[in-house]
Amino acid sequence: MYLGVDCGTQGTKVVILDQEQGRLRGEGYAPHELISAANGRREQEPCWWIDAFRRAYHLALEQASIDSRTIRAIGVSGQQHGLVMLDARGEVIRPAKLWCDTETAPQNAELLQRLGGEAGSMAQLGLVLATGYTLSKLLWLKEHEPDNFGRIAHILLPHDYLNYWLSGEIAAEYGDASGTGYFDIRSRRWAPQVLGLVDPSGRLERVLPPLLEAQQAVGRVRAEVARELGLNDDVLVSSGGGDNMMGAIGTGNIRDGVVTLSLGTSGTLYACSDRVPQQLHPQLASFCSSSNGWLPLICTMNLTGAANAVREMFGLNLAQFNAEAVSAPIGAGGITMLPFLNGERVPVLPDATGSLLGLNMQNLSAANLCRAVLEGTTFGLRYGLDLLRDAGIDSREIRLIGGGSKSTLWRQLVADVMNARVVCPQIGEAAALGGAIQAAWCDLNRMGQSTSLESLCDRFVAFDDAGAVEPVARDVEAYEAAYKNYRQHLQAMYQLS
Ligand SMILES: Nc1ncnc2c1ncn2[C@@H]1O[C@H](COP(=O)(O)OP(=O)(O)O)[C@@H](O)[C@H]1O
Ligand SMILES: O=C(CO)[C@@H](O)[C@H](O)COP(=O)(O)O
Repeated sequence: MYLGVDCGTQGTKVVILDQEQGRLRGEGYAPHELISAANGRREQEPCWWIDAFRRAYHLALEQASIDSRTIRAIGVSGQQHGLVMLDARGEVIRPAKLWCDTETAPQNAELLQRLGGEAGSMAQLGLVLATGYTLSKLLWLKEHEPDNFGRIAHILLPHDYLNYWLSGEIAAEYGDASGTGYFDIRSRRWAPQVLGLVDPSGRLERVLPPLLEAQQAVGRVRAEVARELGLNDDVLVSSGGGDNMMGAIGTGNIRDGVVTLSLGTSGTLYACSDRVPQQLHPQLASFCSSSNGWLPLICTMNLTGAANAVREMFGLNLAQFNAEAVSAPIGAGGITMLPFLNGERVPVLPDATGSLLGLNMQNLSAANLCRAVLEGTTFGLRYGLDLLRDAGIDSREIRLIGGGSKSTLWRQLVADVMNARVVCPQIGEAAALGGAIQAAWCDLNRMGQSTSLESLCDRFVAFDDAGAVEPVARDVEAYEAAYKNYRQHLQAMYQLS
């Protein structure tokens, strides 16, 4: 048995994969809180992730009804970019600033300038620094909390922190490290000179964790963890990775020519590549994958979070919200929502706020607003998909994952707005499944059974063909008109053509 863990923004999921039977035996979920402020602050206490992991683990174990000592390895996936700071005793210094923290937008702008703008950033890192990446959080800390900054002895990403709690080992791996902004995606090495732009003393270079390859293990579970979770003490903790990197594994996106779209707290779109991406649009992030390749990606910060905000404003549950949105016409009666409730990464609008446009006495209804938020957030992803398409990536079929993919309406909306066939994996928790597959990869190779990641993905990743959604020509046209309105509003308000 292999345990896959995905520490997302809204909650942690755990899956138990039965390698012999080729199926999931149990799944568990526990939510997280979020520290959020109007100035863009988005933080979480790392101990909340551990508590959620514990609860989700016990739920999964109960459902699986297995002996926990049959679990051989654990693979952890985590929300990218978050900054976890440990002191010299290995204690967490303060809450982690997250991928969606836009309070740090001024520090990102400052660092981009110090790097020499987009061209300088591309030259030093192989990607363009964006608000949300880890680097700007370090400068923010130095400026706002110098005492805490002075106490930093280790800097980790969320999944590295879970690995540390599980194994006691401090390490990072290429996939998630590539989203820090202090890592060169081409050489797969830290970029210490970039950290020097935050603190020229060279101190930050010394607090970087060592880097692992995707198939390497961080170590074994700590004795205390093994006792608490009822595990054998030789259970391996694989390198893990960022949730998008692990979502790629969990959707079989480890070969050129596959596109995955995730409707989570963030919206992401990515396609793996076995070559260093060349001359991509600056908004396409050339992250590394956790399958020893690259994973050009676009990310929008406002997705299910924005949909939940509208839903909660009307006091609706998910089923009621979906029913309202379904009852409204395509184009939401002429209402366009620019859903930048928390700034935005793609398009690059970290300081933007949300807008509702085209309201009149006839169209102002709960149903139209519910639809407008689904359309507006999906149009943001279409903006990103066009960048991927311009880079020559074939996206006639999209593998759809994330909480929003459970909505029939949203699946069809994605198919129609992107004019692509949409397929959903049979195992919906793709990032957690990716973690379990990576754990199996690492463990089977430890046992001398040379096993490729490809063969494991072929075995465990399957799609629900009966549930595939095709674009409907008439609706594609209607959404195209609504998307045109969205682009015109973007142009008028932000001069974005
Ligand atoms: N049936 C559904 N219809 C619409 N949205 C849904 C449905 N089920 C879940 N969601 C959305 O998915 C969100 C959680 O997505 P998830 O991918 O788990 O987020 P994260 O990984 O960022 O924590 C929920 O808050 C909710 O908005
Ligand atoms: O910042 C990014 C990708 O660059 C986000 O995709 C985070 O990794 C958060 O993921 P979810 O919580 O939406 O799964």
